[in-house]
Amino acid sequence: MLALDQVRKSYGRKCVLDGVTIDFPIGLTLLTGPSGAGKSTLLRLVASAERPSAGRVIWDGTPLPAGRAALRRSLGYAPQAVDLPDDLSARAFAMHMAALKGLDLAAADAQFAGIAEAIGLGADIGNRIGTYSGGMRRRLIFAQALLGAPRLLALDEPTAELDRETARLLGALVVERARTAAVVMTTHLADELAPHAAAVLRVEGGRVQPA
Ligand SMILES: Nc1ncnc2c1ncn2[C@@H]1O[C@H](COP(=O)(O)OP(=O)(O)OP(=O)(O)O)[C@@H](O)[C@H]1O
Repeated sequence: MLALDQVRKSYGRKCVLDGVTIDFPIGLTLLTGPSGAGKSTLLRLVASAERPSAGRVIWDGTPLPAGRAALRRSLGYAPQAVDLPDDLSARAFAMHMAALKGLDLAAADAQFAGIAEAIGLGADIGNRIGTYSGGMRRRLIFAQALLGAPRLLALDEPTAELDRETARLLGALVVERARTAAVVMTTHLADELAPHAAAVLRVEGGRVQPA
């Protein structure tokens, strides 16, 4: 699956991650650590949304950039912040994402409806995203990441802005997906999900270590 080998990431003179070597096997990997420690940076590297300053990101045995196309075909990514198109309905946006992923649109439409239902968004998918609350936007970003059958899920705080009950609905889907996919996630529900996790890692001081 995915591996990081001696990865360093710097922004200018600031070194955020320093010599990080980790395997992300099938199962749930939770990332914890203080604000600003580099959790989102690590998730962007996992999602190949950024390149390391040094070291290698390896997908199915092939280092990036050669392995990038294959990684992206297998990826579902829910970034922390996205500008969603306010004028589209959630359903139209999801279909746009499905088309970009090369999915069968009829199957993706049915799948999206099912995911939306499971996370309490079912009644709203025909509505314009412009009418959505922060928590609804989070759920939409989460739902599009699950479309298809991604073998790698990078989820950056999908439960932010959600009440506990709704966050648990997302957590249940994450645990289910982690049976067949490598799921790397930050969440304020980490304590609750930890019993279901293959690993809980702490990002701090440029290092990533078991929490
Ligand atoms: N594009 C960028 N340019 C410069 N610095 C950046 C950039 N992205 C992140 N950083 C810096 O890298 C550090 C790690 O940021 P990151 O967002 O990865 O932390 P985090 O652990 O996800 O924080 P939080 O829990 O608050 O979301 C911070 O000091 C941040 O300011």
